[in-house]
Amino acid sequence: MIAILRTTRKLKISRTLQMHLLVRQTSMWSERSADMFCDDIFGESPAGFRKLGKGDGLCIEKNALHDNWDDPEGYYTHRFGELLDGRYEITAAHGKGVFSTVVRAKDLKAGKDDPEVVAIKIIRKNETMYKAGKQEVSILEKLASADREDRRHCVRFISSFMYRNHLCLVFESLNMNLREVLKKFGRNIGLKLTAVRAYSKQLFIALKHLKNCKVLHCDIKPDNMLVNDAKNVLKLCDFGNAMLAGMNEVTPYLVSRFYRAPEIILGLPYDHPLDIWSVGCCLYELSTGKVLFPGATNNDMLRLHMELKGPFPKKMLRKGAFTMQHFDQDLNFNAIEEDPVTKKPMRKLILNIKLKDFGSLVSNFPGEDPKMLSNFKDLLEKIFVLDPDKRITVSQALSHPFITGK
Ligand SMILES: Nc1ncnc2c1ncn2[C@@H]1O[C@H](COP(=O)(O)OP(=O)(O)OP(=O)(O)O)[C@@H](O)[C@H]1O
Repeated sequence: MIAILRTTRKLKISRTLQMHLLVRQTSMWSERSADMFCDDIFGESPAGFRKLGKGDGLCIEKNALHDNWDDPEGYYTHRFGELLDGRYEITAAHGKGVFSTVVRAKDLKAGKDDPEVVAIKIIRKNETMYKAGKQEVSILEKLASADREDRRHCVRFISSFMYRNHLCLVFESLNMNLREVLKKFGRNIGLKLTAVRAYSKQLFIALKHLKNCKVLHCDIKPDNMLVNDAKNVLKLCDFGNAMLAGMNEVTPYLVSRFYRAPEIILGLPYDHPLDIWSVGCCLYELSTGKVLFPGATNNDMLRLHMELKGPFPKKMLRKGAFTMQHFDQDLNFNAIEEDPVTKKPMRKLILNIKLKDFGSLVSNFPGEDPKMLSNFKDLLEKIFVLDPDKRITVSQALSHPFITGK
């Protein structure tokens, strides 16, 4: 265990990959944890089992005398009314992720400019997760110091502290994430385009701020977008996978699979366009209630990308560190499918990928303004460009007619 952690420290690799290695190489984790970190990180359904809703997962501790406050997976087992850091009184559960439990708390020492209600992300007790949490704090501090007026749509970070050996991150408290909004208001049909437009604009403002700060989010998905009570303000959250742009190591597991850009899967150098791709996937999902690329594996994801956009440019394939896992020497696609008899994975050469009509995917929007709809389609077409160098940039997106309404 220690040896593995030492290795990961030297490599300075992303949180996702660290978890992947950790789970593959130790037996300390349950099968379920292993599933979460492998390529099936997202499970069968987008909502998966990774997040619990408000009020779920609470453990009421009857005997306050014992000193083991963690469950077997290292999550802190909090109690309502418990006081953290001598000032934050836990009032409710907000959610639970792979890395943390998030609780709502009342700040008993709030100053006049502080929010009275906060969200506290209690990181699981584990050396790797602690280090990832520290990295998250440093990125959050960078983003917050460049946005003192809180106008850039990134969740407001307040402070951090240690409590019973758990790193705790304090944020403003928001109401719910967009996965929950979709479930509640737009299951299988999506939200109205005016709402999608308002959220898109705020998301692109957040991405612009990230770009100015040279930060890549690397885990954009509806679960990591929070809205306020009125549902009219959106903020990006969970910077646990975020990193500074530059020469980062290539890993095929960065970003939750459905939202993963093709350059990640192919093993090309990546930069800000990877977050734009994820935002595109989210905008489609918000407008239709459906996942655009629900691939079961990375190989399946590439097939779905090509069904929508046609074959990859050969130049791009030649540069990919993982291209040969999915293509043959002549750069023809090898679909990996299950052999119906042996049930083992087998390669199937696909010479002609059947193209889907993008227009028909974004067509069933009764009652929507036709101009807004055609602008929305145009924006998505410009986002879903396979070559990251040719994908729309965040500044171009902010002046796109779908966003400006002109
Ligand atoms: N500031 C907040 N206000 C309200 N709810 C929040 C807040 N921060 C997080 N949450 C809720 O808690 C969930 C988990 O938070 P977060 O994604 O930061 O944790 P994580 O452990 O890193 O999760 P993941 O499994 O996605 O990596 C969010 O999806 C959201 O529902």
